[in-house]
Amino acid sequence: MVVVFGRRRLGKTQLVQHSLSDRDDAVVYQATETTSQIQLDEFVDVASENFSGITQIKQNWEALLGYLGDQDGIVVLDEFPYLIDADESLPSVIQRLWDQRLQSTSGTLVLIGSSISMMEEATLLGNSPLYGRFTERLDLRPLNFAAAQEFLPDEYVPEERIFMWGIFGGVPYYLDGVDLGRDLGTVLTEEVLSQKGYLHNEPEYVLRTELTDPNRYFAILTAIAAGKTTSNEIAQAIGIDGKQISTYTQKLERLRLIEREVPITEEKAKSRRGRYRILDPLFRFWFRFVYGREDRYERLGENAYDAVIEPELPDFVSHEFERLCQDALPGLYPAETFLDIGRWWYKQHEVDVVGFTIDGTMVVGECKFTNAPLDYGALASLEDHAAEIRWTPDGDERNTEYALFARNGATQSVQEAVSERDDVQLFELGDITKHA
Ligand SMILES: Nc1ncnc2c1ncn2[C@@H]1O[C@H](COP(=O)(O)OP(=O)(O)OP(=O)(O)O)[C@@H](O)[C@H]1O
Repeated sequence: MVVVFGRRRLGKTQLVQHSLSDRDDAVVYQATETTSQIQLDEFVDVASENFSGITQIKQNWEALLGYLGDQDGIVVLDEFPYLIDADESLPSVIQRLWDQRLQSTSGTLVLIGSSISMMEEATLLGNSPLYGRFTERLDLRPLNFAAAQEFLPDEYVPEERIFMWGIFGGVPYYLDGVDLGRDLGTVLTEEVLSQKGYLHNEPEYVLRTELTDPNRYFAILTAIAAGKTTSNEIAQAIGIDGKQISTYTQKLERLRLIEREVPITEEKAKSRRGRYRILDPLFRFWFRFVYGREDRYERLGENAYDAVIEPELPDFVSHEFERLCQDALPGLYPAETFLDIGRWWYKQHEVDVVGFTIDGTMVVGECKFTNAPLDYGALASLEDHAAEIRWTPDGDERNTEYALFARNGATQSVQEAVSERDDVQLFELGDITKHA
């Protein structure tokens, strides 16, 4: 028994279908939102392609799944939450069937679902009927940067790759469905800003499938996208009590829509300096630029991208750029073994990239995704901030290395520092995309 879950659009169905494409002992049923009787009819219809005897079996889940298990078949119930919606006893029925009959056959049952909350309730939580029965649980996440690259046209240069990643992230449905062979302004205007666009309502659609009363969650996500990242800032921005906010943020964390980040030197559970960020770049984009602004784009028409989006885009993308630089660190410093990589902040100090290595080296990095070259001030302030980081390696002196990540190179004085000092390195976009 296998459970596959994860947010909508991550490619759960594709993954399972692909892995079973050459099997003639599989039944892949994609449930629809309808009555239990129609679902059973549809299931029998699909199953009869490989198991003709099934039409003779009594039409209830226990009998049908039991029969297929006895034939050692592979049964995939996709959109499992729709089946529970129509018949809430189904998880208990499957539990009984599994315990009494199926677990001793070679039959395989795969349950797939996008509603994280329902999948947890039905299968994963301690009090759910199917708890502890799974041999495998696949918690699908978005693709990483390297895998997402395969969706992009070969002629894309590193800068275009980072822009696309910074906006569309690693969700296959977004990367596959959008025609990326055009300039970024056209892609965003036609696919996201336009009311007819493929992704115009996407985050709203995904959120509404998970949340019954989404308004407050929308307000929280809008606040985070606008740069209100601490609990207090969010509570103030949306006008609710600071103590109430954690109920909502915890739910959003469980749904993998946001993440609470803490300075690399602190423990997540104990830190009081946590900041929230929206995990999916497209959701961040949507809550920053689209939600609640539709009228404005309607008025601006084709000029919307140039007037509103483009000037802010480097700043917007710099957020994901910093994370790519963090991910690239082990590849860029191949001689080091990193214990931890993250960001660090304290009062007015902030360092975009910090890596602690096993032999006492602290790599600190500054990321510049603006058009202007990285200047000496950036290196000097990186040195100032880094001096404030409290980290003492076990028994060793700490050694600091400075990494500069720049979209458009560096000024003369920085280049001189890079060639004269052996503790400063300058990385360009191609270096970063190669190792991220
Ligand atoms: N590995 C992949 N390579 C290329 N395209 C993919 C891949 N996985 C998914 N896709 C694309 O993403 C779309 C959505 O995938 P799929 O329906 O499998 O997602 P899902 O997680 O089951 O989502 P939902 O719960 O919304 O049905 C597919 O139609 C396809 O266009």
